[in-house]
Amino acid sequence: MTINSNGYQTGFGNEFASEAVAGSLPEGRNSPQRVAHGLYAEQLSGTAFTAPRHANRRSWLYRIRPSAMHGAFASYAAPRFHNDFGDGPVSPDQLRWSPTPMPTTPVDFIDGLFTMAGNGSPAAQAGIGIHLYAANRDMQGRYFYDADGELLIVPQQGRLRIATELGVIDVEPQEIAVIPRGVRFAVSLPDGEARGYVCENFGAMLRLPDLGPIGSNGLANPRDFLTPNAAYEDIDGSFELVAKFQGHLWRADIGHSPLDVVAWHGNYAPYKYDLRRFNTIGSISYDHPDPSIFLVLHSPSDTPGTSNMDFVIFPPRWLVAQDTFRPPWFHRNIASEFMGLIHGVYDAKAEGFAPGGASLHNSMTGHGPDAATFEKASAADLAKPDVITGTMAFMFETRAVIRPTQQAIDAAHRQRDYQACWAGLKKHFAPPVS
Ligand SMILES: O=C(O)Cc1cc(O)ccc1O
Ligand SMILES: [Fe+2]
Repeated sequence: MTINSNGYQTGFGNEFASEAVAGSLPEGRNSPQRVAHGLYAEQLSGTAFTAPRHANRRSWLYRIRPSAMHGAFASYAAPRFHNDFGDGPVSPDQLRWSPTPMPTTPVDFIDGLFTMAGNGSPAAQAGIGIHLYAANRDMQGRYFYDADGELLIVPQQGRLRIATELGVIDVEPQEIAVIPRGVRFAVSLPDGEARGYVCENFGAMLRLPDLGPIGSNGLANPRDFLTPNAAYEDIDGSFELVAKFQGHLWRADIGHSPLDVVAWHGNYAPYKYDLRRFNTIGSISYDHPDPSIFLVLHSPSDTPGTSNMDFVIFPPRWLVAQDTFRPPWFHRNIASEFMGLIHGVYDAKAEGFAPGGASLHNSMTGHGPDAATFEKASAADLAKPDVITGTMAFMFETRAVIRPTQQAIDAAHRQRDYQACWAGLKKHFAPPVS
């Protein structure tokens, strides 16, 4: 890979503009008769042409060759990365997995994706795919795009260099990257290997939540989102373009790098965000609040207040609530919850939920603190504030049931004894004797 980062522009969903070669961006129009420096103009639309202005996303790309230039697509066998979530019975069991093992043979980011679960479908434009990646090789001479959804990438171990058509994003664990639907990119691994989580969002594009009574600042602040400046490579060769289209992978020959966008402007672009910048808000009186207070980004559904997907984090924070069981409570929710741990310990699970691992608690399935956590928190001295440090857990929460794939159920690293973590909860009931 010859392409280097060219820095970032700040803000969420702004009208950005960037050129890697001065004078490449047309002035006062998008598609002049002849673009400067012999570039081609191309529009990339992420929303319907007629979407309301506040929701309308598109960018104009000024590139060396149009994106139409590549060979015919043929099926690319990728048995582990797909959207086959099944339509048969799905168990309501609580499920948990140990960290995904690192590959023992050379595997790049695309071949390293392993589909864990999901709901909805690309065809329905609703739902999500949940994938874990474990890779130890740069994408060499090949490029990928996902026509089925935008990709929310959550690194857990190892940095990623994501070279996209619109510029280069460098991310490390505790940062996230979002690649819009259709944007072509290649991933390289500066640390030699990497592991993490991917939420493939088939629904409405991720956006920042409204803040309601919180006010005009807080949670993830827009100025902390970074979108790359234009950066391009001008190379010819025998390369491969891999596409995800309607749940399956396709490949085509391409005679040049598609990362050849010299300048672009618009509001449809990849971005990164450092989760350590999240302004965490919590209870300073009593009770543990609903986890919606930890919402970073969400994909709305057609029902107000009911998301297609919420991306929620559990960052370091102070716990000060009085006369309160401070960790997450026991609960059953209409929503379904897939959780991952980037590092540290999660405050509801004393053990078993390891960094790189995952858990799934589906709609109305009971869950909550394990027995050890319950005993400890019930006896904690509430006169003292508690500080949770050195941790970052997250949740992909969806309105629809999350269906684990057969390969996730069969995986050797699934913890078949997960439910035992609640078995030690003692019966404490002692009614007054009358
Ligand atoms: O199940 C979980 O651990 C996630 C979660 C955390 C919390 O603080 C409240 C509710 C909830 O589902
Ligand atoms: Fe939960």
